[in-house]
Amino acid sequence: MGSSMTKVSSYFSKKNEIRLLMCGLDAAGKTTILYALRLGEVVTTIPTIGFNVETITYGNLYVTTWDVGGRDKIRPLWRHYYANTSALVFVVDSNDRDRIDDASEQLHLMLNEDELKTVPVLIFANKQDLPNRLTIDEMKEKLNLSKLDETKRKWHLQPSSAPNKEGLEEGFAWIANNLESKDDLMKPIAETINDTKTMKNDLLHMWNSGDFKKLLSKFI
Ligand SMILES: Nc1nc2c(ncn2[C@@H]2O[C@H](COP(=O)(O)OP(=O)(O)OP(=O)(O)O)[C@@H](O)[C@H]2O)c(=O)[nH]1
Ligand SMILES: [Mg+2]
Repeated sequence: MGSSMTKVSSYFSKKNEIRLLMCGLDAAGKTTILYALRLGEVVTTIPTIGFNVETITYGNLYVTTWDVGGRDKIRPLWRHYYANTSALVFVVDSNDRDRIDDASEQLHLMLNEDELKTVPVLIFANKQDLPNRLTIDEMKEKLNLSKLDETKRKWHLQPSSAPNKEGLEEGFAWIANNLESKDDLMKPIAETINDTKTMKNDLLHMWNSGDFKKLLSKFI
């Protein structure tokens, strides 16, 4: 990679912070995904308002996660975390047929929040490795994704198996490509690509590599 990578890093460090909110019912696989990213220490906190929040930070990338089941009373308190959310990641257990309707309801309740009305949403159809899983087509139908207005919000349903790290990279790459302010964020990168052929090759190498740190360094 050599000196051109150093130059790329200096461009990335000028980018705005990226905040991803990762939610889903309990046991959907959120924590497993956080660890699979291997970006840094996963920090668990229980704020005084009483729900578990996990976070990782990696440079200017912040990922915050909590479960959205039950306890409707604390729902208004989540708004504290909505500000400046760049993208929502919603994790669903494809194997949990009993609670797929609940997951769908919680997803749409979140998507209806004013602060989240236009943010891109990535939905992981997780646990696709299990034999009793719903297929992607079934997930799309059960989660009522066809009712989302694609002119107002970008969304993507991504099959995944978190412990096997399958589908995760594809999912986060989709986010990187669909952030609302992507043009602003990517502009310095585009300029750099034009600057030197060497740098272009380095970026392509990063993009194609399976390394999450390199991939997600596109964010920061
Ligand atoms: N087979 C399979 N198991 C998974 C997958 N993802 C997570 N699990 C398992 O599901 C269980 C719950 O995963 P967690 O990552 O703890 O789920 P969570 O969403 O963080 O749950 P809460 O913290 O309770 O909200 C664990 O035993 C994981 O190993 C998957 O894709 N396939
Ligand atoms: Mg968890």
